[in-house]
Amino acid sequence: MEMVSPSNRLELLFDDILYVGHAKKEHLLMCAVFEKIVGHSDAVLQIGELLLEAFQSEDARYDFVERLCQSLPEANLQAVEDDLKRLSPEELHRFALTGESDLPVMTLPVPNLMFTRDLAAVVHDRIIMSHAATSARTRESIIIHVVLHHHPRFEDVQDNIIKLPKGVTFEGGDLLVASPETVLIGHSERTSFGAIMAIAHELFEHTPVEHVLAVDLPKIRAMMHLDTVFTFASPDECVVFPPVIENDSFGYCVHLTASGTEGKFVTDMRLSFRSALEELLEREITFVKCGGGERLQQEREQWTDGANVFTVGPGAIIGYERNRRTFEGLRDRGYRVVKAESFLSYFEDSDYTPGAEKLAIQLAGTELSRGRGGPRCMTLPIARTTS
Ligand SMILES: NC(=[NH2+])NCCC[C@H](N)C(=O)O
Repeated sequence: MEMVSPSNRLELLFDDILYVGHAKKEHLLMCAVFEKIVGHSDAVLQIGELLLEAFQSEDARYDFVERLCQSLPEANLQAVEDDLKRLSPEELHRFALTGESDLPVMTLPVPNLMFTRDLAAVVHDRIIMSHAATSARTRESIIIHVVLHHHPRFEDVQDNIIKLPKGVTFEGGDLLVASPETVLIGHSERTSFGAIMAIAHELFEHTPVEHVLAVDLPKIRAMMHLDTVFTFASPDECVVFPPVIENDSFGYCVHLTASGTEGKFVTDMRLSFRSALEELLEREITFVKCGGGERLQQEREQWTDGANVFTVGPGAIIGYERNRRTFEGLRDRGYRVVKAESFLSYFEDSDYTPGAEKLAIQLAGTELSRGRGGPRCMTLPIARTTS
């Protein structure tokens, strides 16, 4: 992230230059909250470390270099393909993350790797790998490929990895698991309709998922994924950006179900996302408004990821503190609002019991929030249990 500059920031999908030291501290604080809530120190894995561990295998390094050379032919990395293959695990790791090495070739860094959510999506026992929509994030799709295929931790899931067909694009921030049978996918700036169909096909075939709701989003940067305008706080509460999510109109929400005939879906055009969701989940859902009741504040808080909360455990969600009105809405729903630091010091000498009360944890995140991603974007749950 230290390599994002005023001249390359747009290409790297950053609106601003972050104060990296502070961003790191904020990230560490967020991870400490996750560990406390989950209750063990192995709860949080760091993608950079997983990659370095995977690179201990020569096969992994070769696979990475070959895919990299094929995926970005314009970078002309083929010229140094053999040299790249000879780099040590540490040197290749540095090159993978920063684009720098001692070789006479340079490529862009991958500062968006902190938004691990977009690298893949886990639904039941399947892992859908991303097909990044932009060249700034293409290398991240290769990184997750290498980690999943070569890291010993993922040895047992090889047959469960879903690879999407060529030509479609998909980023994990667009997929939300609403229930064991229902998955929501944004048709966004980053995820193509072809990807939604391919994912629906795979899920219907291999998992208990029976319904996919495709949600059409404005194809704009501020709402690049579904989780920028809609996230679950609990099974019956969501934080939503009303102008987009409560905009009932024709073609905005398409319900896909399997037809029983290979290659065919039953589609059902829904005018209201809320009613489609409530019908599928068989319960009423409360929509907590990101930014409160006023349009201007809704837009301001959506821009700083007010609608992007992450549910760490039953009843415990985390979001950026600056989205004050969003937190007020959560307080009205019975959440106790507490700062991340206070949460950690309160539970310093005792265990946290999930579900004892509804907690909305505030992460200052003044630097992180300038990267256009919130706590949900910065996580990638790799296993789920239903409660
Ligand atoms: N799941 C998300 N909403 N991710 C946010 C990603 C932000 C990142 N800067 C990008 O533009 O790609």
